[in-house]
Amino acid sequence: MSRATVLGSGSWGTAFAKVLADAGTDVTMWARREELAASITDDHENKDYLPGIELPSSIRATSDPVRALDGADIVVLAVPSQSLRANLEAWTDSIPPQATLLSLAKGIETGTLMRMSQVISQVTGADPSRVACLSGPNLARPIAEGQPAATVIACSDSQRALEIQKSCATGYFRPYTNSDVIGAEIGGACKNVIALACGMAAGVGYGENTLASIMTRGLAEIIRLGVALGAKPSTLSGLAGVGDLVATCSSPLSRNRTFGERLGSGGSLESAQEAAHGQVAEGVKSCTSVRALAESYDVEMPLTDAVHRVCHGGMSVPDAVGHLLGRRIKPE
Ligand SMILES: NC(=O)c1ccc[n+]([C@@H]2O[C@H](COP(=O)([O-])OP(=O)(O)OC[C@H]3O[C@@H](n4cnc5c(N)ncnc54)[C@H](O)[C@@H]3O)[C@@H](O)[C@H]2O)c1
Ligand SMILES: O=P(O)(O)OC[C@H](O)CO
Repeated sequence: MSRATVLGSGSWGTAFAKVLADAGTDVTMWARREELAASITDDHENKDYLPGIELPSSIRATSDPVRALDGADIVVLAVPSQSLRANLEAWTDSIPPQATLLSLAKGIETGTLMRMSQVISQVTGADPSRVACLSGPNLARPIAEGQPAATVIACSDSQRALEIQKSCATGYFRPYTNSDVIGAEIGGACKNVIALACGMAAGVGYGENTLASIMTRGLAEIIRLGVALGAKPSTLSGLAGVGDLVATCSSPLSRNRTFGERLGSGGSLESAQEAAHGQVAEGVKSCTSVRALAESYDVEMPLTDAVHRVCHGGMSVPDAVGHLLGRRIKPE
């Protein structure tokens, strides 16, 4: 039986810990607050992030990262992207030297413009072959409820990808392996930005034609960036690309889509942030880093640029729509 440590007890860390335990993996979770750790271990519930979901009684949780990491084969990193570096700096010395490091985070680091697997290798010194990413249409609550879904485990080392696949395959969760880490990470980070755009459009009152146009043209710009960085187009037309884009852009459960909707219906960035109650909408920060990454590769990402202008440039949603539709007309 493999042993997994899930670092981060938010919505996805908790839902994925349940998937691992349901697949027969031995799971320890780390939570920032001891009372949350105690409620996971003793009450088998994460009342703050997944209230009403019964967790397997085999899952233990602690607020001590050293205890949590002891003997781990798989270290699952389930904290928000922009906090990963600082958290990892504190954890690195306790990570077992042969463990596989699996990132669940979907973002691009601001400032460095690094993907999460790059941050992980840089901070821990782990060879990139030890670093994997999991990405796909995986909204946390429906998965915790046991609704069927599929995902992608991307790792350049196929043996490690297979080990992770085995550790989390259940009757309701179907992981596929893929060697394209760049594609999986770019798909996961960029779809959050496009989901913000879809939310903004829905908030204004636009319907399915508009949303489908944003998703499709959003995919086009994600593929342009991914290919420039070395991703395979097939990854972006798979679960970690189209699959996640459709789920996130369409679901009222998506934090990114909901955040965009609040902006589209006239809310300010501050009020949308307040309404999120500390839950992270990764696209709000990643729109800046994705846009900068695209610029540095001379890739055009007009939707990402528009989201950035609304979130950080003071542009209104109607003005951003006008700006997008006023662009030069061209072939598809
Ligand atoms: N929620 C989902 O449905 C879902 C699904 C797939 C991927 N993801 C990705 O997984 C990552 C984690 O998301 P989540 O939904 O579990 O987030 P969340 O906001 O629900 O929880 C974040 C967790 O990280 C911890 N944390 C540690 N350091 C932190 C810091 N400095 N700032 C904020 N939180 C800190 C929090 O205590 C909390 O336990 C994100 O990158 C997200 O995009 C989320
Ligand atoms: O709630 P969101 O917008 O962070 O999206 C959650 C997942 O990434 C969907 O796969």
